[in-house]
Amino acid sequence: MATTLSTSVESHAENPNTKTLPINLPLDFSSIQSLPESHAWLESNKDDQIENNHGSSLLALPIIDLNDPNAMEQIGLACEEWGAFQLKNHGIPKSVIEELEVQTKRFFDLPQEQKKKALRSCDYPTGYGTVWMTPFFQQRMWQEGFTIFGSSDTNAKKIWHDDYQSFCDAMKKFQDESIVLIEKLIHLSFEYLAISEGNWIGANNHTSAIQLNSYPICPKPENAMGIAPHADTSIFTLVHQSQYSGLQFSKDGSSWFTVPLEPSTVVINTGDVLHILSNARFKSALHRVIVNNIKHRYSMVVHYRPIMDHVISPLVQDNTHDHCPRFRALTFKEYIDIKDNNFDKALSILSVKED
Ligand SMILES: O=C(O)CCC(=O)C(=O)O
Ligand SMILES: [Fe+2]
Repeated sequence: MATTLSTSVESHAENPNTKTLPINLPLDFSSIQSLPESHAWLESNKDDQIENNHGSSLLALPIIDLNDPNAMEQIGLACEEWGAFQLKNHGIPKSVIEELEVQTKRFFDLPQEQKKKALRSCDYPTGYGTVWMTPFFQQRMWQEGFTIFGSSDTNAKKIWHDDYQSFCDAMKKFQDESIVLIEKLIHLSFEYLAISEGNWIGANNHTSAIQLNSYPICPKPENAMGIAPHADTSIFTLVHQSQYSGLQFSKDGSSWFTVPLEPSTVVINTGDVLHILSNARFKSALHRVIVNNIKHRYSMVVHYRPIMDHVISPLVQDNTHDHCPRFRALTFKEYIDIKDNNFDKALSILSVKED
């Protein structure tokens, strides 16, 4: 089983600002009136914001209709340009999303004492806790999460004792529907890249994790950070944003596009593994989350990844692009270890240097 979504917490150097708050424990937001120093980011929102002129602007993240006959081409282009897109007619039933929202809110609305019964630890990396990348930053993020690898039963039982089944069912349905969708997207993107699917879709070579995120109303959002800039380790990640926008993507690391809250769409982004499989043709999408002082925001995320001993290496073999593999082959477990220790430098460590 995977450790965390990407990293373990052992390597964290102690941060003087957050000494009193264990690295895996979110702030108890219910008792906070002002932004604590530990959560104050000097430059969180100061970068350029790209206008959200979606629909007409070339700068906007594409909205793709999965029923469009040109969907394959559009998905491929979006993955090359942004590593992300919004998807409509994705096939996940509205009722599944609605129940997912109810159950997610039900969990995060609990008093922190209750949520702590399922606190994540280094040995048991599922459950309630801070976002996986917390150890890499001096400041804490304005976020609390719940991570599910496999089934949520064990953790849900710790919290609710009897009344846990509706939570587990909602998570399972969302996960199952998301996997069906993501496998369609893998099929389409491999077709775009002219990769034979036999190279990837093996019987049991993938796994998925759910990450529920809660971003409470923040007293000083301009100095807070929901989740700091990062790329996911996944092949594809699916995000449902609930109540408020806040997810942002960047092509250059300095200007950020806020993904609008579009009803009936999900956000899809590429991760490091697809970047490697595509021999760097597809981006590994750089993204972050900003917070607000208007509405409590939630997001429900599925990370679709290889299993730990699956060997990943570039699969692109077309003539229009560089034949040379840009990354060395390695198991997903080895990749996770590299990311654990090097965060945003992981891909460059794997790069095969050209002579
Ligand atoms: O909250 C979001 O919209 C995205 C969260 C995210 O990037 C993650 O969980 O990896
Ligand atoms: Fe992410």
